[in-house]
Amino acid sequence: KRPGDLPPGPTPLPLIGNIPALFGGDLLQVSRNLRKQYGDLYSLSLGPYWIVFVNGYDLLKEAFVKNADVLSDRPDTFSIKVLSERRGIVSSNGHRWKGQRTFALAALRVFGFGKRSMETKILEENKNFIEILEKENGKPMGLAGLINRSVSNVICSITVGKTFSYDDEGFTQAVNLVGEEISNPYGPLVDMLPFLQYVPGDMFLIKRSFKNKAILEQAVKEEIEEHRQTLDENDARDFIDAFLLEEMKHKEEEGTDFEDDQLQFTILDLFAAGTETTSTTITWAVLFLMQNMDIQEKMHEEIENVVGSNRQATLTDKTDLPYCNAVITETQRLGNIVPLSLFHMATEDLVLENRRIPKGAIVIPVLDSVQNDEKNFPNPEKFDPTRFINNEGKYCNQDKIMPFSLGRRVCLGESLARMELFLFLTSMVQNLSSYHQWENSHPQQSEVSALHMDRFHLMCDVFLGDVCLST
Ligand code: HEM
Repeated sequence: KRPGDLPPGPTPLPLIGNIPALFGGDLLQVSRNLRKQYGDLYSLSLGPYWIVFVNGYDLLKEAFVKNADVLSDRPDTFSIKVLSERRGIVSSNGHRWKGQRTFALAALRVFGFGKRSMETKILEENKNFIEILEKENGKPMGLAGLINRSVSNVICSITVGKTFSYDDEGFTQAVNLVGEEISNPYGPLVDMLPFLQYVPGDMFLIKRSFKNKAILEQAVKEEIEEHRQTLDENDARDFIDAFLLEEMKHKEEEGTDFEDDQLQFTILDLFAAGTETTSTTITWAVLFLMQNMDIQEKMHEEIENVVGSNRQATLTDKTDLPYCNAVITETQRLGNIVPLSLFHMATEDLVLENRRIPKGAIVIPVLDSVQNDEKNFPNPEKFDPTRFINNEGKYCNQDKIMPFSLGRRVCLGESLARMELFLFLTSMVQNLSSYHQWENSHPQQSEVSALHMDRFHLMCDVFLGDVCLST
């Protein structure tokens, strides 16, 4: 039974709680439907958890910024506790999380986060990527996989100190396995209903997850060992080296978090979070630009006027390219690749809007409610970059969306992701002046705004597989 002071929601049934509410589609659809009925704050009773959904810009700020002390932990779910062993950055809590996140941010800055040296690496990777596209000129090709590997090379250059050829088998396998895991449609379900892990067979892809985890862990272990053999105490080449040197400083300390297992999970976190998200956003942009040739031409014209065609756009051009910035922000709004962010947990009872969020509840920041807020974005399903251009032609309103979430758990890679989105997309539009529209059938708007990452991957394979690029 739902206690009267909890956020409202459908009446839980004996034994099965609110499981029937999940039959309404994927979790995003379920949340959207519940919001229509219950407003910005509602809850479901699933398995051992109360699940609380927080919607709307102001309430999200109140919950995850003002009450960050209570809402910054990750819950005790299957993926956090069993698959990720509460290690790394994404899945750890408390002292470990704070220490590891602080160390990672500092080390990543040394290796280029937010710096010109990073820009050079991205531009270099971009050049390789465009060269491949040019070689394929005029032929049908699948773009999504190529974008994925190219973006992944950027994070690899900082974490393991090298980039890989796009046909490297091990690299391609790692990128694909991470993609498979992130887009596993059953992940949130098993997290909320942990008894599903005991269902015989592999209907919920749990065995597959363990197999993928073992392959990825082995690959990272080998990288760490290779680094250890060639480590120079006076010259850290990349994130792994920096961590190994930190390990040496802490080796006498009992219970230290600076040890190989932790490093392994952090590398996997950075690899997964740094690859899939940014490349998926770039692929969304390509899709939107294919559907809106006028917008593509406008973006191209702006780049031509400001940058010309003899050099790549750089970050110093950013303020002079308001329309390009607007296209990217609108892509993040409508592409909306992490609509329910990641799960948080209430570490204490907390009162929001006069309702109690109980200690131990899973709390979901519904970023989708901000990205699709009709008050700020009329006709939210329409791709319209001018939402982010003011009367003077300047870029504006970018703070009205929060694709990187908010509060203490805000995306650690935001600065890198923003650099990559700008440099990749301006370079693609500059060099490949026309993405032909997919001619066989125009995607329905409702399909385009299907925000679920998993469905999105399928769509890309279909759409981009049939596209010809021409210079
Ligand atoms: C367009 C690209 C990206 C988007 C939209 C995005 C979005 C997000 C979101 C929504 C979260 C969850 C925040 C929360 O718990 O409320 C997150 C966490 C995280 N992101 Fe990103 N991200 C992107 C790129 C990156 C990149 C390039 C990196 C690489 C370094 C990265 C690393 C992380 C990490 C490590 C976390 C976990 C933070 C923590 O738990 O403290 N992300 N991201």
